[in-house]
Amino acid sequence: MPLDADAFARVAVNTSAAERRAASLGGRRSVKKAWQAAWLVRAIQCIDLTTLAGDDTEARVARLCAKARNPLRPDLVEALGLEPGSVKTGAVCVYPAMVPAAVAALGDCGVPVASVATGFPAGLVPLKQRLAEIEYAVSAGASEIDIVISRSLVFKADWRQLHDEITAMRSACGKAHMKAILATGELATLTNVYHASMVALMAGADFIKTSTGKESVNATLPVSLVMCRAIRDYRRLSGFSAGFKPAGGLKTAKDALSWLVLMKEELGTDWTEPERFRIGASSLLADIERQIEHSVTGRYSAAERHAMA
Ligand SMILES: O=C[C@H](O)COP(=O)(O)O
Repeated sequence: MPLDADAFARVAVNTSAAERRAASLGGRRSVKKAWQAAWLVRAIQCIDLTTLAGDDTEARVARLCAKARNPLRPDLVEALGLEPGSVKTGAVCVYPAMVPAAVAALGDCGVPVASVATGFPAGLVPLKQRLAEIEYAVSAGASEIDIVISRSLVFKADWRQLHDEITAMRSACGKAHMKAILATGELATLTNVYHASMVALMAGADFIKTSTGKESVNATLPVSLVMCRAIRDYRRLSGFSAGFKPAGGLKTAKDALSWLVLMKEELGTDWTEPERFRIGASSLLADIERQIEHSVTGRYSAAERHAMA
């Protein structure tokens, strides 16, 4: 939709209220036993299994893709009463140069390839190159593109320019889904997070995502709460249900459960499905698999048995 700054520019977030609400979420639901295993399986289905390292290789990406196709050991899948091969991650997320390797490794298994683009993580390259990077990733087979926004435009409250840039990125994505990374750890205030969320949504983001994983502070519950409220407000305004992706620093099964509770409490059950909820993580799956193994066998396996992701 066109930029409508009047719809958000006067909103100011009450930081201590947001922090209090976020802190209270943990006590709202206690998910135990079989329910916990079911929630953890759902968390796996929402993971964008990620590798975004300078030393990534095609071989590492191929191993990650093998894990994305079969994220849970077959004996655990069977013990949970699930169809063999039915549990997969939400996507695999890589740098643009690794998209061909991921596409080849995933074949037609149904797991989409997500690519970061637009000068990830800082986004400080000319717009023309940022758009060309999106076009390259899409032509190489990525069906989801994680773009980064220009943080400086948020500090200047230059909503027009921010909206124009993200709209151009949306159009370069073509049919690919676009996730807009706000890099909230660099936005200074929750009010900035709310405003940037609204601009990204108005410019056509299918998802808004907290972080690149490279900021010194990545996904937090208060930031996520504010972004969920923006998704709610944007839905009221436009009728469009955008998705949410916390990313960066999510490493434990407990983290996955906390964010699922947030989604259920703030946006409802539809936002606990991979269509509207993803978790960007490079090292969360191992702990979830360990917890599921514990819930099935009553024993914890050694962490090194879950070497990948
Ligand atoms: O988008 C995903 C993030 O880059 C992953 O961050 P992480 O390595 O802290 O899990």
